[in-house]
Amino acid sequence: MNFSQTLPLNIALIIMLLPLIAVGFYYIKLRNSEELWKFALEGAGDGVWDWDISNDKAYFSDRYKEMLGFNNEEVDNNIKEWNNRVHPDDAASLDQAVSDYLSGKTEKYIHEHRVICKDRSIKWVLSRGMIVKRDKHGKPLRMIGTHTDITARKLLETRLENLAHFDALANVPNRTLFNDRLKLALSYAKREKKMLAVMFIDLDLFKEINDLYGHETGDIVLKKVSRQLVSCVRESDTVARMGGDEFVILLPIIDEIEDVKLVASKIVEAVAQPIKVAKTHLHITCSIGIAVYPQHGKDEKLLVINADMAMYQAKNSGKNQAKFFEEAMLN
Ligand SMILES: Nc1nc2c(ncn2[C@@H]2O[C@H](COP(=O)(O)OP(=O)(O)OP(=O)(O)O)[C@@H](O)[C@H]2O)c(=O)[nH]1
Repeated sequence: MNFSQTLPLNIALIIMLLPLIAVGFYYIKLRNSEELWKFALEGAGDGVWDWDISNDKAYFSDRYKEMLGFNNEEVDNNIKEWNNRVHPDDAASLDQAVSDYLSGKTEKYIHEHRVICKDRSIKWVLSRGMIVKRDKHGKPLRMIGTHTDITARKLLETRLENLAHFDALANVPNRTLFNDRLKLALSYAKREKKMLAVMFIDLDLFKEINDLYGHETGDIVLKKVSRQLVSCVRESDTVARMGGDEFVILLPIIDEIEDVKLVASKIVEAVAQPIKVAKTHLHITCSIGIAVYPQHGKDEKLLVINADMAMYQAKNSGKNQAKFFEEAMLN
């Protein structure tokens, strides 16, 4: 059916032009340039905020609220309410970034932080903003800005970081992260004149597990041993896998050598517990070498080398035991 044949021409024209007329009205409504930029920013997928600093009122765009799972009517345009949605661990650094910008200490306001959504899930946002109005003394009166959802990028970064620093099989830090943490702990121990300990752990006759039960079973044993090691130490300590059946543990602050002995015996005992894989109970033990800062080495390399050497002495003395490094081991 031909449209113009059934309707008078002027009505048909009006109907066809309706979308354009609607857009025209919309733009008249948006003639105020502020609304235009807000509209443009929203179109780019960012949430927009507009903060009246002097009376702490704030405008948050629909997209901003939607990002956090709220309807337009569900939240007030009140800066305090929105500040409460910032993850507690990021609140201080956000406050700092805003006050540094407002005081002129920094030239730009740009900050990445976590926000808590309506459903209590966490999102990462990139917040950017600028001062758009000052009083005659230069005091900031109004700031506008955007929030961009960067959760996907943050997740990817975390995953890449995990790949670079964690051992995927044992789910503990790898050699690289261990070395970083040892370096940090060592500089603290030097400054504060404290002791720290490095334990080098090697499973005894692990090759037999692989040979008798297969590599997959060997992997399960490594995972379970790793978990056992983690359970024997404090959260502030680091258990890492160096590769193969070798693990290291960093005890970053120790008061007495006796404390290290206790941890080592606990580990020897825990690893010797039977490990259940399918219906079989496997038995494995470990040998541990220990080097303590400052008496057994003053830098991170030497501490690890000496702990390794002490571990070989533990193996040579019958396995399933821990030994502290001694100078005599060098002969
Ligand atoms: N299942 C499994 N095995 C591994 C992995 N990485 C290394 N291995 C094996 O672990 C074994 C390590 O054996 P060694 O430490 O050399 O010797 P051991 O049998 O433990 O004997 P001692 O150290 O002298 O007590 C080797 O057979 C390696 O092939 C891994 O990721 N998974």
